[in-house]
Amino acid sequence: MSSSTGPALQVYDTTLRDGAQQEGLNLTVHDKLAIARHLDELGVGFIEGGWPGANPRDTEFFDRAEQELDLKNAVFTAFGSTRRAHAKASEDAQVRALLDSQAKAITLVAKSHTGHVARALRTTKDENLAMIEDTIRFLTGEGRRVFLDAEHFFDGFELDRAYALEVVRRSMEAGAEVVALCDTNGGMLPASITEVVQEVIAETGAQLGIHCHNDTGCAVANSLAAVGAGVVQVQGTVNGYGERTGNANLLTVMSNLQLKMGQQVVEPEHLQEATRIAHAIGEITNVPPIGRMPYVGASAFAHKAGLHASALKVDPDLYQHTDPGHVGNAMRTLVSNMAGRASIELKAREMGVDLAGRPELQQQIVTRVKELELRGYTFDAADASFELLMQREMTGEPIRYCEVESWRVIAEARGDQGEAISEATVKVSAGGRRIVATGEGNGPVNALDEGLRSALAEIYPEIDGFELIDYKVRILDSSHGTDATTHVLLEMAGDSTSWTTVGVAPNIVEASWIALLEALTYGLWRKGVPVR
Ligand SMILES: CC(=O)SCCNC(=O)CCNC(=O)[C@H](O)C(C)(C)COP(=O)(O)OP(=O)(O)OC[C@H]1O[C@@H](n2cnc3c(N)ncnc32)[C@H](O)[C@@H]1OP(=O)(O)O
Ligand SMILES: CC(=O)C(=O)O
Repeated sequence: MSSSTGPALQVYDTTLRDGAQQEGLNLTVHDKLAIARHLDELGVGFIEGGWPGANPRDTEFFDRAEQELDLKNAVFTAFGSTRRAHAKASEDAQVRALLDSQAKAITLVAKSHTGHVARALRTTKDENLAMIEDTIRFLTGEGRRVFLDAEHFFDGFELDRAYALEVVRRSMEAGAEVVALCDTNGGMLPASITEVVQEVIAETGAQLGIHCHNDTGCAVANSLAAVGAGVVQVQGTVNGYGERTGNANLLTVMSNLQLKMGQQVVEPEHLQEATRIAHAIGEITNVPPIGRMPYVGASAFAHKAGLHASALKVDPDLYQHTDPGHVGNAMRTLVSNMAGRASIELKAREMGVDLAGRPELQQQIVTRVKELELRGYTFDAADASFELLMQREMTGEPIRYCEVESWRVIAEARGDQGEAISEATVKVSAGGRRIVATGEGNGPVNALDEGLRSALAEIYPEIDGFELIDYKVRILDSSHGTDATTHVLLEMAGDSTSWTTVGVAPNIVEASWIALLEALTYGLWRKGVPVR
């Protein structure tokens, strides 16, 4: 939704600038362009693209964004600092780089804390005010919209209230559209944010924004408090990426504003893209949203407790604070040792199986799940294994694409430095034949996977499309050391989806074999391949 014609409250995204300041996050120009496309689809008003002139990547980003992106909703802003002390704004290389970026809006970072003016800028309070005014006047004179990020505002306000207010006043007089008050060190709590924002508005009448960091775990709450106190712009990042503990998570802020505070900040259909976009951006940054992330996390609407499921069966509102569909997420039921009959009924329904009115079968499945979970199985993390278990209990027969006669793996390394190679022999019957096949791999699971595939490939060529994409091992009773039970989760992909199976056994290779055989079985079964 565009800022000029849009709602009174502007949504300002800084994922590509402050988000990129997160430890371990390293974005190419290509990544930044892809993220910008997603942000535009989310309907934010402003996308802060980076700091042109600070590094070649950000400079190139603005060049390419201008040529390659046709934003439907957002306006790009270029971020940078005010002119250096005792220089001319028009001759300052950083300021010129902001102009050269061609961004229609520019966000200047400026000092509003007298300690920073003296110790970081090593200049006078008057010169800092002049740096702010000159730079804003120069850029607005060049036809750019200017926002001002008042760094360390809240700490500065506490130290020298009059000076912090003067920064706001002089910025507005010079032509800044919005002065965003920054909790740069992230140390504030909501009540103080409300108080300061109200006071600044009362004293200056300025159009304010808010930019919060999450060092007290309150970045979202602080942003909402600022909105409640009257700011007109709210800044944040997707998935809360950012320096140290991150920035306010813009997706949480937007969802709360829209769904809890009655402020329509984007079109409802844009908000419905939030979950998809959180995960798509997580793929690009290689820092996926944590499962427990509000609204968009994989677990945000996942229910494990049997009591919850029994109420959810009647009405999802009984254990959900909002309809997950508003943010493009979905309710999920998790089956585990905390499940009851209702959990099974709901999970089965998710899988397209109607178990309503079959309490005995539901109970039989609950009992089986609990027995296996006691032995170390975890069905909440392995939907495919649960679905196979459910089918087995429903029909009384396991789904079997082959009869396993035996399997064996050896690992061999030659010499001190020799690379260990594993070799598996798999003996099965399928398609009316006895098949003996071998497979080699860099580890026993890889060798077993190769061996099993080569045994089944002729009878079930469909397995060629399956690929083992993740493999996790956990020792269940670590006090037993090498004697402990091993738990394996294995994820396989095919036909644009993936599925997870679980195997548990005292022997790591056996646990892996169980999970592997189930993964191939599940893949064939869900493809509708008949047993041959
Ligand atoms: C609160 C925030 O997160 S703001 C965003 C911070 N982001 C970044 O710093 C990432 C991009 N930064 C960079 O690539 C580099 O720091 C650059 C290119 C901006 C500057 O690099 P350098 O010229 O080597 O300076 P350096 O990083 O050592 O120090 C920053 C300089 O900017 C000055 N400065 C800091 N804030 C401001 C400001 N608001 N206005 C003007 N100058 C400022 C500092 O006083 C210091 O000046 P000095 O060189 O005279 O000591
Ligand atoms: C500007 C900014 O990123 C901050 O003050 O945190």
